[in-house]
Amino acid sequence: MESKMPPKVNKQWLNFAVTTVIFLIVLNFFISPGLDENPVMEVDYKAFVTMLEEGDVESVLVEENRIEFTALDDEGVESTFITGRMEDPQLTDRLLLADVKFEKEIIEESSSLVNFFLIWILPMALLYAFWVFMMRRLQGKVGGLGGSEMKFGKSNVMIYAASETGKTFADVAGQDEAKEALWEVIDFLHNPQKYREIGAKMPKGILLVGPPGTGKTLLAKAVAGEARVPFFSISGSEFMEMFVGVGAARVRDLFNQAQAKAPCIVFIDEIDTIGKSRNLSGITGNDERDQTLNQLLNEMDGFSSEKGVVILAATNKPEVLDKALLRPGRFDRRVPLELPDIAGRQAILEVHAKSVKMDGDVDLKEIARGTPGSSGADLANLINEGALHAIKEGRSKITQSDLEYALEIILAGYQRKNAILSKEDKRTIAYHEIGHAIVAAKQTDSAPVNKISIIPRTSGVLGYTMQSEETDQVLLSRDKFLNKIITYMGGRSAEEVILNTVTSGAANDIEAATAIARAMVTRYGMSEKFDMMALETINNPYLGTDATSLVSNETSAEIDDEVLLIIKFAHEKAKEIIRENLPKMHEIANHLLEKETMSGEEFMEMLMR
Ligand SMILES: Nc1ncnc2c1ncn2[C@@H]1O[C@H](COP(=O)(O)OP(=O)(O)OP(=O)(O)O)[C@@H](O)[C@H]1O
Ligand SMILES: [Zn+2]
Repeated sequence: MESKMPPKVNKQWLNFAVTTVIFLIVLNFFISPGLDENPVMEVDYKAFVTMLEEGDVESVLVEENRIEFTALDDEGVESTFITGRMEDPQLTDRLLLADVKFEKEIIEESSSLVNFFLIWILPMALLYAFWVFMMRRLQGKVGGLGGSEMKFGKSNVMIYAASETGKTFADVAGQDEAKEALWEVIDFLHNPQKYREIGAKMPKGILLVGPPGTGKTLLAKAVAGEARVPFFSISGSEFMEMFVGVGAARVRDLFNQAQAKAPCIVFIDEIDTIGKSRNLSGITGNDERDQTLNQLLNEMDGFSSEKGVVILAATNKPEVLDKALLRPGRFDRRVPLELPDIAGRQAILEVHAKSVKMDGDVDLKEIARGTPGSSGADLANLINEGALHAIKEGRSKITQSDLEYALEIILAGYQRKNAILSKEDKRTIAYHEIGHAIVAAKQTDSAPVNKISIIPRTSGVLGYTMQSEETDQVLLSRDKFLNKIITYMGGRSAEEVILNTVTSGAANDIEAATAIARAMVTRYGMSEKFDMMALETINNPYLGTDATSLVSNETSAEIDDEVLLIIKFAHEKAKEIIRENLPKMHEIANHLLEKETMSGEEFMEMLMR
């Protein structure tokens, strides 16, 4: 959170510092009582005995582990000395002989109750007092920490914070359609009379819909930032409490606050957790959620948008939302956010590159090309991983190699340095990956190989072959789909043809290939048998392939047959390509075994040689 009131913040920090220091001093007092004011000199036992024999010692206190005594020092001044207590049976005789005052410390068995109090109760009480004090301070001061205002509900949880977000549309790369749709809201918050005069009604609720990490939260903050209005934020899951009624109370509280601060933006993240259709919740209804949802609906009906409260909500599961939430006057507008295309990815990388130190020759377009399907959050993370790697390597700027390293982490996970693989496994993995690569390269119109690696990763990946397209793929032809499936078959095919075994290493390939083949049959009308008949419908375009079958059981079995046909065809084709390129397979796999990674250029160079 950023603040626009530095003096206030400074004062706040000063208070905090002073309180902390006082607290520490008090604590210290209890932990180490009795620091001596007089300097105490430490001497060895022999010196003690010598001083005793020479009659310099005046009085002696024998303690558990040490002996404290007063004596005249070199200048004849009386001082306090200590020495470690030795196992010395003649000590008493020596002391009597020297005729000094001496006593032994009486070790008091302090009562366990007192101990318990000192060790447990007192520190706890102090901590509690300190905590209460800080809480009071936070609540009491309007504008609390960093200029934001916190509110503590009955259960002492922070339920929402209104703050200046400090974000603007410049922080959101791409997503132009979404921005345009939201400009109207900003204009309205700036200038409500204009809308009132003409009688136009602003929508009360806008639903931001899109896959995870596409910047829904960021965009909502940017709207508040552009409109310069307070931003109230809460996540749907925070409404859900164990006790019935708490969620509803929070909704009421939130809307009271928001209306008092209007014009403002209220942002509800993960609205699907409260807004899930009441029909979908099954026989055992969820009372708490129903109450919370009803309260939300009531509140939305109860205020008019003229006041200037606009509610933005985010979800990546729009299909589960209760229809009541989507009626006119509630969340009746939907702004879709998409995963960024190649230009969008580059723009997002550029936005995040601004906040770090980049070497002049980094090529963000190259990175954008290598990250199809990545979200804005992934890309922000990529830049950060790159920065961390640069630091680790002792650089002061992020170079292309740092970004490439980060890209691998985002796609495949961290390197597993201590993974122990047998020679045999390593060889299998090398042939498997080169199998993918050669099958890909030997087909026309498939994406070029970018990188091949057989370094195990924390994600469980043992090796990978990365391909990247020059442009984003919007329309995929039947051939392109087949090419992809054949490439997936390349790994297992190499194992079969060359090593004469099959391993579990192809599990992910099998799954991915089957998903494509099934979609070709059920959704894209690419099978002879079913022509252009829709066999499946996709429930949620934002979360991959959650599909509902539209067909009878008999047809289902026929679909399976069609899918199998495609898979078998592709598998044969892949084996054929491997057989035709045996010498190259051996040559490049051996090279990879030695080097563990190779670039796309290196691979193509060896293949074409
Ligand atoms: N278009 C974008 N431009 C710049 N940065 C982006 C963009 N999209 C996402 N990001 C980065 O990703 C981070 C996460 O995005 P955000 O939390 O807004 O996504 P979200 O859609 O709300 O995700 P979720 O559904 O997981 O809550 C942002 O803080 C930002 O750093
Ligand atoms: Zn594979």
